[in-house]
Amino acid sequence: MAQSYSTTLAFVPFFRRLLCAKAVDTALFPCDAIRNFSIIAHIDHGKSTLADRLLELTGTISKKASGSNQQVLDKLKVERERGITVKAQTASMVYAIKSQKYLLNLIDTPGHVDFSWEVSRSLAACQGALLLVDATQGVQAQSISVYHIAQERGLKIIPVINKIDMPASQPARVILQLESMFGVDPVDVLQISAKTGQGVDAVLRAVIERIPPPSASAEKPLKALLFDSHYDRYRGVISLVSITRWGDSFLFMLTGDKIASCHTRKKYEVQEVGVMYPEELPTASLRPGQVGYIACNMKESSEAHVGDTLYRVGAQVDPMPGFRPAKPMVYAGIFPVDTNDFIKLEESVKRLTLTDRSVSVQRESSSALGQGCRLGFLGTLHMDVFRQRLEDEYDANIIVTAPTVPYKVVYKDRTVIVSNPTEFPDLSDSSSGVKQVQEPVVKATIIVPEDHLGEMMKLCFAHRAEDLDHRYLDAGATKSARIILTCTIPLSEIVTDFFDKLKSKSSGYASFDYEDAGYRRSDLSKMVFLLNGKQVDALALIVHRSGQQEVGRTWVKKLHKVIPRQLFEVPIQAAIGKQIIARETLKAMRADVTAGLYGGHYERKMKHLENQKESKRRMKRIGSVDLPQEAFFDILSTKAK
Ligand SMILES: Nc1nc2c(ncn2[C@@H]2O[C@H](COP(=O)(O)OP(=O)(O)OP(=O)(O)O)[C@@H](O)[C@H]2O)c(=O)[nH]1
Repeated sequence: MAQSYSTTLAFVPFFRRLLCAKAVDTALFPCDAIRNFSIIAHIDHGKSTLADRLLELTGTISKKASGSNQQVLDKLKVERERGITVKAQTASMVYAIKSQKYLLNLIDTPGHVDFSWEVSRSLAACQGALLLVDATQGVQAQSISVYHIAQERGLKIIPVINKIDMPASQPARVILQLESMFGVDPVDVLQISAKTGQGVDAVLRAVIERIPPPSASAEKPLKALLFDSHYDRYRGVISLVSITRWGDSFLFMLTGDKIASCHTRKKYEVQEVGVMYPEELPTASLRPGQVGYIACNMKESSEAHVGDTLYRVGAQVDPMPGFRPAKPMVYAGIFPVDTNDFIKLEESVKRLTLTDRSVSVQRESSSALGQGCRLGFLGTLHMDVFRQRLEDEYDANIIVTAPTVPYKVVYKDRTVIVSNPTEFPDLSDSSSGVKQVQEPVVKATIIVPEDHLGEMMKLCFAHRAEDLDHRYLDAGATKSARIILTCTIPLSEIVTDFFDKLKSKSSGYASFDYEDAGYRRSDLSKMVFLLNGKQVDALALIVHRSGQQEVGRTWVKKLHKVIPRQLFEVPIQAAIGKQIIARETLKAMRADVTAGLYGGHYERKMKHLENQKESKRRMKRIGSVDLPQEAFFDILSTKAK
């Protein structure tokens, strides 16, 4: 079986190359003729549009293909629907200056804070970055964070102001911001319109002239950094690699080469190598300094470790420093709507996490929802995108529980991270042995016009922010100056509706970014909900003392609204430990569905009983209370907002 799989694979590159109209001869590009770069920017500042223009200008895609600004690198359905990039994409281009041809490898990165791990991973394969700033909006919160990530990696940064075709653009003002924030020399700033193409050829020239080529050493054995991967149903795992060293007399990498992984020590035979052009384009080899893909007989998603070093079998190599593992900020349970679908769901999650390595996965079981997975995400948008991808790409029908952050519970002799409210101890029980509880906090950066500063400060205080500080972003601006506001704020406060409130209270002008700032001691407790005295595990919450009453009252009211009346009276309660915080009572109803049908209508009576049986099948039974699946869905989806 395994043999026939790899035999089939061996023929694939040959046929695929025959089918490809375009060809790239990687042998023509020594290190000096290669540039690996990325586009980094705040969300919506135009990265994908610029990528389209670059691909078009270099003839990689036709004008027709990108004519409708279709953003060819945003390949996922979720990206096209939401107009955001969630997954970094790689594309190679060939561009000539004075008859010298260059191979340019572009890595398009996501802009949203939740995907910054993708950004730092992609930058590992680059030597330079275009820092793109919208001429109408200026430097925003995410521009600052991506700039720092690129600077820490020692990349050559080219500042580019985009959207200069717009009437509201203020390039001179943005140049001042770039100068005061990042110490950029104004003469280095390029001004373009990615939409019309104005100035874009200067970007290509700057990439070649200002970004250094990748370095390759002739002494060291060859190594390839695996920086991304995806799964192909027919060819198994496809790994994106950046070839960093070589020294063998062989050309790396060729079909048939034997390679091994530093991480797993497993060996593979290379079945196909190629570049992303922007789709996979098989090439004869992949050479030092180049970025491309490898298909080898890697069958399991779990074998491709992002950050792994691949090397030629027999060589002695030290692994390259891998990537900082992604640190989940938000956890949620994912359960199949039909409990029989768990195995299928687990397999889909496994496949999807191959294209998104920042998601952590554990099994979870709930008395109300059955068997499921507890997943860790980098933020709530990330969680929502993952849910949508499971539904779009794997046809999954799922329930997602409310997001929660990882808390630290400190006992006398150990500290435990709790990312599932059901596992949070009852602190009112003196025998719990808990010394203190800590919650994760983040350092938030908000950029906002001066007029909205008061509202923003109020919002931050309402969300338990501390250490508020602010300063002017536009040095010397006389009107509508912008402020950078920083504070530390509990992560749990921003995973709910903080961002929506921030946008509405600033009329859409505020931009927001955050970074991990460790843990701080906090007065938290577990709130549970009881239906007729029976606890519903999937609904438990961890709340701060200041919000207990309000949260308790709001939730019992919502539950009261969505739970259908039963044959008996049902108390709905919110409790902390043994103390009931809030209560609503669901009145009893008569449910004899056949009561209105008198003798003789046997068929009608049977049909009613059948209907009742079918809806019972879709009920979740919590103690003596029957909860329709839809009600559960309602509760959890309102709760997740
Ligand atoms: N007028 C004008 N609009 C532009 C220009 N560049 C991009 N846009 C528009 O700005 C919007 C955002 O552009 P994208 O290319 O999707 O931005 P992005 O940075 O890739 O967005 P994310 O991937 O979500 O971070 C789109 O509606 C583009 O058409 C430009 O130079 N001029």
